[in-house]
Amino acid sequence: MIQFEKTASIEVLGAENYAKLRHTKVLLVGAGGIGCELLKNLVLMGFGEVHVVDLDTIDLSNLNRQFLFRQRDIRQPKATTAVKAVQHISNSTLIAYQCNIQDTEKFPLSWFSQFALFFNALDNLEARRYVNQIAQLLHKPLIESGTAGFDGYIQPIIPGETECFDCTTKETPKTFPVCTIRSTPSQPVHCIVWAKNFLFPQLFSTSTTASANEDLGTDDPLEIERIRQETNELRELQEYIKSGDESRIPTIIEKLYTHDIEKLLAIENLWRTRQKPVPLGRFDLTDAVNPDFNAVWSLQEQLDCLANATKKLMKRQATEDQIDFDKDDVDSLEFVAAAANIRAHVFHLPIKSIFDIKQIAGNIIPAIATTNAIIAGLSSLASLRVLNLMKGFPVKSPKELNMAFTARASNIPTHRYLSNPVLASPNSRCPVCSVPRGVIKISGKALSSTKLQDLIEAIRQKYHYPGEVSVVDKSTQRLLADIDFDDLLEKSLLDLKIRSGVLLMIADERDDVVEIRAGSEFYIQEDSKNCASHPFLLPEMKVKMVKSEVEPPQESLENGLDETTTNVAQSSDVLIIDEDESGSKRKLEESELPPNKKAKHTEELVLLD
Ligand SMILES: Nc1ncnc2c1ncn2[C@@H]1O[C@H](COP(=O)(O)OP(=O)(O)OP(=O)(O)O)[C@@H](O)[C@H]1O
Ligand SMILES: [Zn+2]
Repeated sequence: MIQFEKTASIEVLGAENYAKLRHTKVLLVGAGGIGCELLKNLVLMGFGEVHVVDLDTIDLSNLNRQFLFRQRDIRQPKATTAVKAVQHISNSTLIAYQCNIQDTEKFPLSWFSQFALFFNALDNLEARRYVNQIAQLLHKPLIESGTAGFDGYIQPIIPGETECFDCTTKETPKTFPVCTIRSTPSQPVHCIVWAKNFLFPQLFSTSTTASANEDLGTDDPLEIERIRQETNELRELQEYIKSGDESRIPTIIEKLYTHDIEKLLAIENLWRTRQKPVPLGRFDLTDAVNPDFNAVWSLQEQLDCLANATKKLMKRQATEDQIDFDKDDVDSLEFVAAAANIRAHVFHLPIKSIFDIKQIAGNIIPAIATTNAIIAGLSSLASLRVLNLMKGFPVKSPKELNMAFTARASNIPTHRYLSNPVLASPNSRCPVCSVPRGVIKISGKALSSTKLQDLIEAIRQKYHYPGEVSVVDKSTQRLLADIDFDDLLEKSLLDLKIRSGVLLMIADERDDVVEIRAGSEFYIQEDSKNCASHPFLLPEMKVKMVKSEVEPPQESLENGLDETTTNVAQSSDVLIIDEDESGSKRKLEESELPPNKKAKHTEELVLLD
């Protein structure tokens, strides 16, 4: 089989390109649905070395589509198991890591530099964004991919040449106002979110924090008071759970579904236009548990299930510090499903089967093995074009490369299942790739001897920043220095926890000029070898002058902005007036702002003392 694949690869690539492929080292992030398929393709194609990173272990629910895994592999690490499973068809060097790709100690920037190409086969925005940033920093190509049901996409990303992952805004998970979840649910999903995101962590997690400034989505003082009181009372219930005393379970149920509902009913404002909930009232519990997760259970069955799941979780608390909701953890699923259904009953909402609740609570869109296989196939084929290894199809410019997406994934009506447009140019307003970025190499010794002031001074001189700049640690959103804040300038980088993996954002602070120096970003990398003669090395890169976002009013009028937009720009500099291709003005969303502006104006900034 290996010999056959080798012959096929040589046929497609030519002997010379095949030899190059045999010396190519690539990184595969994620060994789930797409990752398993992709790994199989990469070894069959003959890549010289493939490093596979996945932080997770195998669940029963993965086996229907992650064909490198078997029943006996459940609870084993995905990356190592996937590598073992393809060993017999592989001539490649395969290295597996059970680790989070965002772990900067395990995977410093220098580790990423060894690869010619990165493949993302991930399931979350955060990790995708992280690898995208690393690719931009190191100028390495990345092939991004994803699927949801029958839909899927691949996007080759060539830094500096084509759109990056963050050039377009991405949909974020749906959120609900706190008051709907806590006081006035009107759909079954509101009860599921209550059980999963509020009740479960309050009872079984030790680290829940209810912020005093949490936006509850209501101005009604009585309702705010009740929500806060309820949170405090739930801490008492957490004590019952910790005590392991099963005789307390009826008290817990009574509090949640009778007493709390009675308190809600006392806030008459809430029920002027809504149907009033009906407190649970008297109930009995039995040990009978319905095993059919596809059935819609009776109220009695829900109560028995809740009590039974609580008992099991109480026992587990004795040995597990904290239990997090996981759709594949049956105890936590039963608890959340029954708790949500009893709340739905009280609020006259439809009851759902445990199976349905698992889909909703686990944010599951059924994964389809064939879609994963198609997308992984396209991703592996695209890699040959990105690396320019296809015999007879030389890629003269990255703009000749294609992405691929299903019609539904793009929202473009077409009668074809797949579309393959060529890659777009980078978005000049992208918060990631429009910002000049580079790596500051610094010796371990210099981290403790260099003051923040020294580093800022060196950056200012090299990239021609004026006197006033702001510096933000983007990894934690900490403001380290700006025009009104110089308390930390004398501290060492070490004291400020500025070490390998930290991303610093620099912004020109002047607001009285038409042109300012563009914002820039610097990744800190400890590197004692290259910094033997200097404490640190700043990257060679150009930071251009750009139009100031806060223009003096006169200038704006001269540039043809109408009065209304100019006023908006003056009153709040979070808004930027910009021209799109048609010449019309538009307001940028916060998520589109360049990171320097975003950080300056965000309320999440933490001042260090
Ligand atoms: N930060 C990360 N570092 C390493 N691996 C990651 C990271 N984030 C996600 N992953 C891995 O990416 C893979 C994505 O695969 P997939 O979308 O098939 O999800 P899954 O967890 O296997 O399936 P499901 O979510 O349906 O149970 C998972 O195996 C997950 O563990
Ligand atoms: Zn971009």
